[in-house]
Amino acid sequence: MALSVLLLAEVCSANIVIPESDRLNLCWDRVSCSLNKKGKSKVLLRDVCGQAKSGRLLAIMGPSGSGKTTLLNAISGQMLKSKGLALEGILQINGVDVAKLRKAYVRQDDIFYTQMTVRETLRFTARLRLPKKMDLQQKFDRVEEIIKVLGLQKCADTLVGGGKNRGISGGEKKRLNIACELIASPSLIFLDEPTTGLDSFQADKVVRALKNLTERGHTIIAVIHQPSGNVFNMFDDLLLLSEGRQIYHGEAKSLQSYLSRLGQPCPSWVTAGEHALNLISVNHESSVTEEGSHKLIDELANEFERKFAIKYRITDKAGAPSQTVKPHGPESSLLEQVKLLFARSWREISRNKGANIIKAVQQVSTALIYGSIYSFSNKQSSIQDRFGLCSLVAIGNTNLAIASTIRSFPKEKAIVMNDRSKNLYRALPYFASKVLSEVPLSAALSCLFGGILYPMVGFQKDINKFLSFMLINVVHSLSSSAVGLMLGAISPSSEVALAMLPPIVVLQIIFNGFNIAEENTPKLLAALPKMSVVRWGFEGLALNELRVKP
Ligand SMILES: Nc1ncnc2c1ncn2[C@@H]1O[C@H](COP(=O)(O)OP(=O)(O)OP(=O)(O)O)[C@@H](O)[C@H]1O
Repeated sequence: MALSVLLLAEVCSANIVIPESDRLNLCWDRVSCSLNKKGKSKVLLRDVCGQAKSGRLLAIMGPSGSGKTTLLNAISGQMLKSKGLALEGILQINGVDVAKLRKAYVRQDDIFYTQMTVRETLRFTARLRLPKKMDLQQKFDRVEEIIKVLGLQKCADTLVGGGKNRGISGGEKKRLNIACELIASPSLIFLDEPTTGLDSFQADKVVRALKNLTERGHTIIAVIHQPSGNVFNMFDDLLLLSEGRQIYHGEAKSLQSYLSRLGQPCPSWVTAGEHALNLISVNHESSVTEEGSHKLIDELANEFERKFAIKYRITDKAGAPSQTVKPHGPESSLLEQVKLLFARSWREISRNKGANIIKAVQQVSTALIYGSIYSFSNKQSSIQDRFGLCSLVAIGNTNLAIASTIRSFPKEKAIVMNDRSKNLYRALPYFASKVLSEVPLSAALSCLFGGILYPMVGFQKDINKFLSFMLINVVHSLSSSAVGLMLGAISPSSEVALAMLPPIVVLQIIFNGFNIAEENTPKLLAALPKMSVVRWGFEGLALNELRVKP
């Protein structure tokens, strides 16, 4: 109780209210979706209808696999194109041009950069999402308002964290996910399972935050799994699905009497939501129970179709649900995008102290190992050693740089794809800032390595050659990092990226210009020597060391 009063007070002090003219009612009718694969057809949704009204929280509930996410995707224009997938139906949004619609889609996964605080994450989103005409202070004020609305003040300056770094809690992550979507003040908000994985206290807080938003005029549609009694009582409207069919749609508080009227009264020890889910879940215990479940689901769905679907018929001019509404282009200029993305990427690199220390130790120890083995004299025989060491340095550089970037991109990919689906920034600024942000650390590590190795082994005592050695190492590491990023970008997961590493490095080594003559390279692989970063790094280092001024 104390918590709800507190949250309400916070919300009242914030002034994010959707103006009357921007409030939305979304209606859909006869939404059907099927999947045809290898001659087999599967119905995902059958003639689903409904409406979501402004200022109300609509929950979509149903057993696992009943079509909740498919429905949410269909009515939000987020359906991914898939071979054999057919979607039809009618979608209507009151008074607002679909193309100008301000809507948000909060995905199930809470994926963020781990080394940024909650406030930094929101400020980053605000700067990319809010209109150019707003000045920086107004954007930051909006962030502070949203932090209040979603009750994130306590963790505003805590790192989001993830993996090995403990950061904010699961519930706070969910609320941060919602907060990022709220920045642009969308009238219509879709959420896919915002409470999944949370304990009942956290789930309660998330749904209460959503409920508070509806009081400010937002229209909210959320897929919710297994709500507690408290959470269920916060829903205004409910849509129940089972096996792609609609079982109920109406006020959540009327569910109990609706089921009683159909001869399915709710026992006193369960909530109406739990009771409904029990009724419409298929009991797989035996073929008899399974048949019984299907029969009941069919009866309930037929009853709804016969008597209630008519209430949601759309006869006016309306759009099709498959219409994918393209978000507007990025609000910020290319330069601003590079600046913000560079800052985000640099924070991620520079704050990861543990990983950076390990990399520095690796560089120092490799330089010391080489330094204690090689010691160049002025004899002819040292030429072979100099070649050998240049080759080892090039291989080591490539290996380390590719290994450290190849896995980072698949991890970031989900975040970047999500950002890009909202058109927050273009791909070029992302890659440019990613590579640029690698420069300082890469340069520092290369200088550390070269600064120890060069004098220790006795490479040529010439300041220009020393500086060239360092520069070649830095450029070579950066090129190798870019190769790592490219491989990471084309890999579907970190595991695949990692599996690609050994064969790629081996090929780079074979075709480094030292191990096989270019003219003896099989014709099919003729392009590989030109693409081997090891080769170019090695050639640069060897020429620098062995070329004598005429
Ligand atoms: N693109 C697709 N290809 C193949 N099957 C699909 C596709 N999209 C959905 N399905 C299938 O359609 C059914 C409904 O999926 P959906 O994700 O909508 O269910 P859900 O109710 O959200 O499930 P859950 O609660 O488990 O997330 C499932 O059986 C799913 O496997």
